[in-house]
Amino acid sequence: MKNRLLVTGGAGFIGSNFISYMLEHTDYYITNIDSLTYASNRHILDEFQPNPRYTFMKGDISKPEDIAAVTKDSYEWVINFAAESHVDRSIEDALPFLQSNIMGTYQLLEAVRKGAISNMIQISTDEVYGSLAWSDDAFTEQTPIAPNNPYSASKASADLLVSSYVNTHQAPVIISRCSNNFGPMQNKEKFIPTIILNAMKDERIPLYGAGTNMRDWLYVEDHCRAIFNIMKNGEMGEVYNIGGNEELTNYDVLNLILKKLGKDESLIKYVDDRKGHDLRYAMNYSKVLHTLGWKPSVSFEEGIEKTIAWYTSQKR
Ligand SMILES: NC(=O)c1ccc[n+]([C@@H]2O[C@H](COP(=O)([O-])OP(=O)(O)OC[C@H]3O[C@@H](n4cnc5c(N)ncnc54)[C@H](O)[C@@H]3O)[C@@H](O)[C@H]2O)c1
Ligand SMILES: Cc1cn([C@H]2C[C@H](O)[C@@H](COP(=O)(O)OP(=O)(O)O[C@H]3O[C@H](C)C(=O)[C@H](O)[C@H]3O)O2)c(=O)[nH]c1=O
Repeated sequence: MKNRLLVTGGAGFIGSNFISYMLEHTDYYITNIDSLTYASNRHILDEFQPNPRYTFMKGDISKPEDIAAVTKDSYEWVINFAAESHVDRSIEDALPFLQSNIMGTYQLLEAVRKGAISNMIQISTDEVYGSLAWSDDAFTEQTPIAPNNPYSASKASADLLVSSYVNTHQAPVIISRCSNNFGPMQNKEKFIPTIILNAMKDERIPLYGAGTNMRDWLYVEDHCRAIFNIMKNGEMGEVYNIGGNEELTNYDVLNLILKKLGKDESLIKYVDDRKGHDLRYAMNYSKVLHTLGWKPSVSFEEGIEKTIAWYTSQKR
């Protein structure tokens, strides 16, 4: 049981980067449970498979029978990445978000409560805090939860369920809330892959509204390192904000990537705004800085260069 790690959603963007990180930097035995939705990277599973410390199970975390099957083994940790993650899809159809993000978290909490899993990290998001005005201070762990779209409402619901299990059952669970990630293996529906992949083909890139919405970007490997720091030194029942200290407007992100690719602004296509589009996210991560000694190590520009190199290598 000790040294056994259950990763949910490990075929997705952040989960697959986390498995790579943990196989390289630790000696954990890792089981990956993933239902292999459209968002999964099947080729990465073939890359992990030869590693004797890695096991894959196709399964849906919201199904009790799949959780029962995977918890025939016991685990020191579960890190719950599995989720429907794309805001635009949640606006079209919220139901899969409620099923995977809320019911899936519930099933894992039950497995923790029953003792099959000793510790859990719930991978949450800065979106649960809602949106900031230009003059607001960055979100802290004390900022009230105020989600604005069905995706963030489902993640906030899961967080509240976690807090209720911590309070009621003293469940050993930590919540980490991170800002926008970018890097290798992100699904092409998200903004940064859309920019890179469209620009590489000289196709127009949709920019929602005026392009002035702002996000705080973090290179995915830094997020993985933050989660490992939380596993090592985090306190049960606590919430930890993780951020990149790289607040940029969507226009600035697009413009920087176009420049890196040697393309011009004629590729930008202003389109209708996202419904209920959150204006700005920014994370105050002083708690992880001061209690765990974590801070971002990859600048936005450096991370974008690595990300472009990865997408370019995939196209060959
Ligand atoms: N991408 C970001 O910028 C970001 C930022 C902060 C937090 N998060 C959170 O991090 C986690 C991972 O995000 P991502 O961007 O890697 O997502 P993703 O959409 O790339 O991957 C999600 C993975 O989960 C799997 N999955 C979905 N529902 C499942 C279910 N019911 N059972 C088993 N597997 C299921 C999918 O097949 C996929 O492989 C999510 O919980 C998300 O809310 C993401
Ligand atoms: C896809 C797309 C997006 N955008 C805008 C919309 C946002 O203001 C910004 C980033 O959009 P994206 O969908 O990549 O990410 P967010 O909606 O901020 O959400 C992401 O970051 C949080 C933290 C999570 O928790 C989500 O899981 C993750 O998907 O670019 C465009 O202008 N054009 C486009 O084609």
